[in-house]
Amino acid sequence: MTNPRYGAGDLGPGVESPGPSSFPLDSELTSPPAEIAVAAAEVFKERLSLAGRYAELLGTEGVVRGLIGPRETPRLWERHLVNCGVMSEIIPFGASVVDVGSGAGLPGIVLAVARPDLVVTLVEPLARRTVFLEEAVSVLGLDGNVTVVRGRAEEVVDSLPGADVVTARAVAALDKLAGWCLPLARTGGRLLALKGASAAEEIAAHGRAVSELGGGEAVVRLCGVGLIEPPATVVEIVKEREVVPGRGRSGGGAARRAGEARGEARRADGRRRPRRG
Ligand SMILES: C[S@@+](CC[C@H](N)C(=O)[O-])C[C@H]1O[C@@H](n2cnc3c(N)ncnc32)[C@H](O)[C@@H]1O
Repeated sequence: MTNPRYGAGDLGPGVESPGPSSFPLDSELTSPPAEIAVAAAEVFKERLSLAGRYAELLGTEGVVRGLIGPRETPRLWERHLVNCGVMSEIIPFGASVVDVGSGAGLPGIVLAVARPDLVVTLVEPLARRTVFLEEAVSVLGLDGNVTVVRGRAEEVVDSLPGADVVTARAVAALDKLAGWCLPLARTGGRLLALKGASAAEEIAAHGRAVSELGGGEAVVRLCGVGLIEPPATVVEIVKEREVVPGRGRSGGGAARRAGEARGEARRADGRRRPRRG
């Protein structure tokens, strides 16, 4: 698992030697399959071996703990690591990134592996997942630039500084996602939602709700063009203005619902304070 370019335990520039791990090894997962090898090398560069270690965690402990379906194992690199990693093309150097609904770390951990310049916060409400995320961050030596926060996006919004970029994959439809994610971005910051073929349809259906929530016009950005086929489809929404919940421009249906969701989260059960990992 050690990159032959670096010494034992050295995973490349910017990566501290990870601590001892109880995670099992599966060396077949540590290298990308031939058909995705060029793209993986381009995305992860000198941190390819670290990406391999993460693939291994997903394919072993991630599967055992029910965070990744066993049928995903053969396509971990293609569908998860590289498909998420190409998003880094449209994230500026040194950006703060909040990944909402990180699950097993997708795309948040992938971005932190590919881009040590990013400051990444993983927001995830389920304890089983945050335990895995914390262990993965430690094993991969990412403690310096990744923080795990347990909570729902609408619960943690008051305790996190506005991010340059908020990412999400497979978390919710665009209107709901915008209601959860835009409040986590600074004004001028962006939501990057990794979507599939539904992207254009979702934009058509939810453009008005996004606008009520302070978002600009949603646009589709293709990432990994010339590297992967098909390229990853990302919906990009710039946060144009702060919306006070319940006071959206047009009567504020979407903004009101988002505000209500935040209020409910606060009242719910004393889980309002996010738990930092
Ligand atoms: C289908 S999983 C996707 C996980 C990961 N993003 C991926 O692509 O594999 C959706 C995740 O969103 C989380 N989630 C659901 N509602 C959320 C909310 N309001 N705030 C933050 N996370 C949420 C769930 O706990 C779950 O881990």
